[in-house]
Amino acid sequence: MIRRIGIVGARGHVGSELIRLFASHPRFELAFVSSRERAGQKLSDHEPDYEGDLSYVSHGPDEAAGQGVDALVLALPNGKAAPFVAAVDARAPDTCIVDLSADYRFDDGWYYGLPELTRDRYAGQRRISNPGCYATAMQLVVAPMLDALAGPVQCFGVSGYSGAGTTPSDKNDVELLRDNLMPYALTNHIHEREVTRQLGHEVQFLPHVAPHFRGLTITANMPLAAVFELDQIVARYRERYAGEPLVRVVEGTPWVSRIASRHDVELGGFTLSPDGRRLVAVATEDNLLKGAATQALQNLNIAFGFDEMAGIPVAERNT
Ligand SMILES: NC(=O)C1=CN([C@@H]2O[C@H](COP(=O)(O)OP(=O)(O)OC[C@H]3O[C@@H](n4cnc5c(N)ncnc54)[C@H](OP(=O)(O)O)[C@@H]3O)[C@@H](O)[C@H]2O)C=CC1
Ligand SMILES: CC(=O)N[C@@H](CCC(=O)OP(=O)(O)O)C(=O)O
Repeated sequence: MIRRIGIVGARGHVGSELIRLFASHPRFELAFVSSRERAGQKLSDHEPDYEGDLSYVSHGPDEAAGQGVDALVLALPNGKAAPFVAAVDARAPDTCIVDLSADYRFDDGWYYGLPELTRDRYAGQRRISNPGCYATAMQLVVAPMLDALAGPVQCFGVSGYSGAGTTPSDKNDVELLRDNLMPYALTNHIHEREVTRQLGHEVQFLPHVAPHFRGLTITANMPLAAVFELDQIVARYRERYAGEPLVRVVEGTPWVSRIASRHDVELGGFTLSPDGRRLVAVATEDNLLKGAATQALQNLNIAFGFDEMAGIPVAERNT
């Protein structure tokens, strides 16, 4: 059975990646794509991978909730989801909602969908909160060591500027970013709170934005409660993510230039201090894919009982 999807926020960086994924998905089809700025324009003029007849519409909450879709994907800036959720709750409560923003990541009434770590907790919920991009990489790199940590973890993060969305700001101003590395939100970033809450362990996050467009790097510093050897560390990561097509454990150091446009996360760069009591590990991820759209698709596949990897391009999978 084909399931129908509506996207609100379809003009954005994440919306665009979602459209590309849905355009070739075997079991989902796009029912509407909403953007105020592009209303009336043909979708195929902006997204060449899409071959259908849809044009962008501009749906407010009630219109979006009234289209009879099976799932509504919200790819709006933070703080904008609530009216859409309220309209679905009122008009079509069985519609599945996947929210890409941070708005419901701290709400226990919503399923937090980072499948490699939380799919066991999926029990048919129809309200799904998609993790933040940095938060995904931080959790995946720290999780295998959780039971061995001796104190707070520090994560140094560098993102491409697509992470800052399309609304103009210093963090996506290519002139300000030229030859630059821009630190921001150096304490209390929302992803610091998200990761600390999800892992149940303090993570301190130091975000930066850089001149490249897509892809992020997390370099995690982990104090250890016992002495470790490097081969034990690599074995831990390999065992934790065995059979996970979207997490690749490598022995070299991940480079962000190699992860752009790929659907997986790379974990590597494992380095121990000389006394074996401090581990540094590196994660790279495409913030728009595993950090957003690909993960949303994993969550929707799970919610509708499809293969979790359905529609996630095989050529770019790791086996
Ligand atoms: N960029 C990234 O790397 C990641 C982003 N996210 C999250 O995903 C969401 C989307 O991000 P991104 O695609 O980068 O954002 P963009 O700024 O690129 O796009 C935002 C979209 O929302 C629409 N929009 C803006 N304001 C409103 C409004 N008040 N009502 C309805 N539509 C509105 C815009 O279109 P129009 O103005 O035409 O309506 C546009 O389509 C955000 O919550 C972000 O935090 C999550 C992980 C990674
Ligand atoms: C470079 C940059 O600005 N990145 C964004 C993270 C993008 C993302 O995943 O954010 P949400 O939690 O809003 O979904 C930030 O630091 O807020």
